Amino acid sequence: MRPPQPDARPVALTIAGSDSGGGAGIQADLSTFAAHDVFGTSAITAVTAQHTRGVDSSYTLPRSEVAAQIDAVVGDFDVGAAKTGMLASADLVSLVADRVRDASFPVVVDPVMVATSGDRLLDRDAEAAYESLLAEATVVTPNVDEAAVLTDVEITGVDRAEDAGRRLLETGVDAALVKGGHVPGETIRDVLVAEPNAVADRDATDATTERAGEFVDGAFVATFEHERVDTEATHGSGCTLSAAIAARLARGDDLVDAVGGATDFVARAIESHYEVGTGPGAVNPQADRRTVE
Ligand SMILES: Cc1ncc(COP(=O)(O)O)c(N)n1
Repeated sequence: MRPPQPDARPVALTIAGSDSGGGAGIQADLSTFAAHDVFGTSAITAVTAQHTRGVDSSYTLPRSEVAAQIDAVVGDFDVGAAKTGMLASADLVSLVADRVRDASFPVVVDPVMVATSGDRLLDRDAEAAYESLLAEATVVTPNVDEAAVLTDVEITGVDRAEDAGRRLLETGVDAALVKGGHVPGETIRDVLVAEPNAVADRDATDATTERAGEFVDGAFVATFEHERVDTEATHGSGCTLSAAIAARLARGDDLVDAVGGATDFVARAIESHYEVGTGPGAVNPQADRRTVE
């Protein structure tokens, strides 16, 4: 066997569901990895029959097949970072927790529960299983509804988002990004709360640092703000965000730059959304690409 190439491009792994409609899931993740010039690998957890209006049906793959895909990738590639998306069942959540335990690469967990369309993508009894996965993860990226399920903190503003982030740290995850897209308002605020050792290289007191945050009561807290784009075409935004964080971590960004850069990337993906299908459309992870002549 040829040894891994030392100058090879970074590799990222997505463990997520397939969206036949192409806007979210594995399809959005691989597009996002490619946009970051990161080689994308995948372990598919479920196959959804989906379009821009919703999910018609979903088939969860057997645990052994998901395990085989993860093992095939991790056993061959020098994985620089992984992300998880739709994990469908408690069984798959615990499988993934097992497989990433003591992983040598960072793991981004997007706790996908309900699609933008309102369709459930995770069995209800799987919500509790997330605790075991969070204990192994680098950063978890819930929207406010998912954060409420995972912590019992109802989110009404930035302070509550920070509270929920702090609660999430108690599970053992290194950092939590509580996304503000579902909170009404002109400005979207995504709040990162991290264990100090997860941002050890960062001098938070240096206000000239581009992504400055603050150490408050034993945690690093940073808020990323974007003007809301007036569109319903946000299908795929959460998948794109967590994939962009993983891609940036695989490229060697520190956690705060990876998260901050990924929130900017998603803002551009929403700005240049696709109006496809008869529903609200989808984000465009290729927003930065020049148009092919
Ligand atoms: C396979 C799969 N994974 C994730 C999502 C969530 O994406 P969204 O919340 O944008 O609908 C989805 N709809 N389908």
